[in-house]
Amino acid sequence: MRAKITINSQDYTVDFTKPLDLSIPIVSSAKNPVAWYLDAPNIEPVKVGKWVAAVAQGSVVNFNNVQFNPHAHGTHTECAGHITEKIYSVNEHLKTFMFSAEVITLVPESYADDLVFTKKQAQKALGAKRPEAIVIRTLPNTASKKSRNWSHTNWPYLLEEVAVFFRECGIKHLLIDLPSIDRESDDGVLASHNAFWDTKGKLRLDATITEMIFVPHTVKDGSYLLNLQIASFENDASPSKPVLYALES
Ligand SMILES: N[C@@H](CC(=O)c1ccccc1NC=O)C(=O)O
Repeated sequence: MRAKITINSQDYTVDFTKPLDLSIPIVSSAKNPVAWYLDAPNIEPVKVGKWVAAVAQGSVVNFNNVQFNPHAHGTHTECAGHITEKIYSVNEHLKTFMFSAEVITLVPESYADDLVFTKKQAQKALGAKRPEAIVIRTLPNTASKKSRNWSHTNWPYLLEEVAVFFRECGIKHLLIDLPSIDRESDDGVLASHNAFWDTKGKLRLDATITEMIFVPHTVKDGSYLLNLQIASFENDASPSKPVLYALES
């Protein structure tokens, strides 16, 4: 299926048979990525007495319980409710699902004992583009991102000035291939989350942050159509499935 779409008065064609899936699948093993000091997610058959809900074990159906944490176990999308006292649900606040998006690649820079991304880098990568969503691929971009135990790794993070810059550019949806846009351990400051959602100004309830994506090398930097889908959890965050489509002009 192909569609003709118009973004900011520019006409493009999109081929829906060529999705570029940025989500990391959730698997029930230590091969699943994990952050925030949790154990692996668990997917296992319901057991009641001698009944094990697996066809391979005599049941007529496979019927699994799934235990996971959206923030810790893979690709997830969160709204401001992640850091506000009042509970806001991402399912209540993400109501449209197609966005103009720009994929950029950033190389972290040394900053004291940390690795960070700066406003200068973000400005250079974004140029004059003003998309609704920014998709950040960080280097190195090894497949280990799909199975890594991130706990205690002090991953690279966005300086607050980057989150302010994206907010001021009008970007509503920020996607990144790390467990958080903020420092792993920051005494609860979450400077970039607070800046992007503007918690000290006018709370941006329609803005989302998606973490733990994986952007394959084959997806080149540039402009795309983004389909950002979540599972309908009434929660601050939900597992999500961001999918890009090339824009053919
Ligand atoms: N950086 C925060 C911790 C933090 O962000 C966090 C801690 C536990 C579970 C999830 C967290 N953040 C993101 O989902 C801190 O050091 O207090």
